[in-house]
Amino acid sequence: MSETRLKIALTKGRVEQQVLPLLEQAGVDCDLIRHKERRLIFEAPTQPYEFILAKGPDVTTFLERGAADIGIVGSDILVEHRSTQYELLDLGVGKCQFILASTADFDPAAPKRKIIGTKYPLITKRYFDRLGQDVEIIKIEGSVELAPLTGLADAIVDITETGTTLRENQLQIYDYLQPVSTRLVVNRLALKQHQSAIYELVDRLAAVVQTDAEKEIMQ
Ligand SMILES: Nc1ncnc2c1ncn2[C@@H]1O[C@H](COP(=O)(O)OP(=O)(O)OP(=O)(O)O)[C@@H](O)[C@H]1O
Ligand SMILES: O=P(O)(O)OC[C@H]1O[C@H](OP(=O)(O)OP(=O)(O)O)[C@H](O)[C@@H]1O
Repeated sequence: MSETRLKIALTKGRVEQQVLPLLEQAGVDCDLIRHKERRLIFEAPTQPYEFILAKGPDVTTFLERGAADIGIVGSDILVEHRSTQYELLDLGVGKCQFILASTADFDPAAPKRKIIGTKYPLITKRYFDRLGQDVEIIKIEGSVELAPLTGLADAIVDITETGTTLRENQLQIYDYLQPVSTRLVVNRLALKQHQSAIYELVDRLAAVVQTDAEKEIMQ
């Protein structure tokens, strides 16, 4: 019988940087990824894993189409892209918050129809639907903070971690929507086919994931 090789789609960038130490503590050899230069696919030579490095939204596409067995991606992306994949583990990294933010003169209670800039139109729409407000949503691909500063939008829905970007651009938080963290998700068919290999990796990762309480004790 041939050995199971798990295809793992890992979000490149911030998530990759925070997840590599966890994978290493769980015994996964990440040397090739650390020295990858422009390569995007890595076969771990001594281990049954193949890593695919992709943008977060594409990680969900690889999983949905069965081109990857496991995905490592932010919960922001999973919610925004209506992912129906099975979530097995909160990796406790990539932690940030969805917020409503704007300049100091923004009035959230003003009766006019608001214009909201965001990378996350679905999450934004759901938030304002819950408030019973009809808003105009402008999709922005990055540097979302520019929107209220330039008059493109009245406010933004974005994620913040340290608050530095908001502070340095004189923006303030008007509401907190939901927390975000990096999740390990799995294609349902892959879970049926490779159950023991997937759970073996998940158990090893779960053993090195620190809870918030543990992180506080370590500080
Ligand atoms: N400030 C932040 N702090 C912590 N986690 C964040 C922060 N911003 C984003 N994330 C998490 O990291 C994921 C990817 O972020 P990253 O900034 O690497 O990629 P990106 O948003 O595609 O940006 P870029 O296009 O600049 O590469 C997000 O989906 C989210 O889960
Ligand atoms: O609260 P902070 O720690 O300052 O982090 C917040 C920033 O991080 C994210 O942007 P990212 O760095 O992904 O760049 P982007 O604007 O290109 O999306 C987010 O969109 C904020 O701009």
